Amino acid sequence: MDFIIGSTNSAKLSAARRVIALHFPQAVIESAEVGSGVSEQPFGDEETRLGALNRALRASSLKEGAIGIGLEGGVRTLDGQVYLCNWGALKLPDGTKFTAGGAQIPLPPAIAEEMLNGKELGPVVDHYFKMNGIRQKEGAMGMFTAQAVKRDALFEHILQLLIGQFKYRQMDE
Ligand SMILES: O=P(O)(O)OP(=O)(O)OP(=O)(O)OC[C@H]1O[C@@H](n2cnc3c(O)ncnc32)[C@H](O)[C@@H]1O
Ligand SMILES: [Mg+2]
Repeated sequence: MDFIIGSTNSAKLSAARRVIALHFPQAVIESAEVGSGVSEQPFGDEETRLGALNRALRASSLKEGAIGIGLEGGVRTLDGQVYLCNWGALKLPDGTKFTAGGAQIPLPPAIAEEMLNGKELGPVVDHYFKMNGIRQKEGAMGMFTAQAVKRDALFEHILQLLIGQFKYRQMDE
């Protein structure tokens, strides 16, 4: 089994590698920078999910027979608040697609305002905490949960949901 993850972000890659290796110890796992085909800062579940799907499709098309994985982070509004949202997609060589959403928390008002003004979350969070490259490490989720749930753990859960759906389908075959 050959997996290609459509990103070079270390939080995404470490999560994907751990979960795939757990379920498929023989799997070959590669990664590639592929475009998401959506805005740099996706807004809303639909756009964020589409970014994940586009990445999975593009990753799987890089090699004959490869399974593509796409992970995408975004924000969405709900009841007047701006929430972190994350989506994942898995595309099989036969064209089957699986999708899964991650856990969501509201962002503090100061961050929410920046997002509503069209800013990108990565730099906004780095500036807020006076740090660099938070998106590659604990992410906004880690920072705003006192490190209780870091960005890789969030993506690990999404990967479990994707691989779990894939395995459930295999049980049927
Ligand atoms: O290299 P890629 O795979 O593109 O990884 P990324 O960190 O840019 O992540 P996304 O493109 O999936 O996220 C879209 C935008 O949202 C930001 N973002 C999403 N989740 C975040 C988080 O938990 N912490 C910081 N920034 C986040 C990120 O910086 C991007 O500007
Ligand atoms: Mg990005």
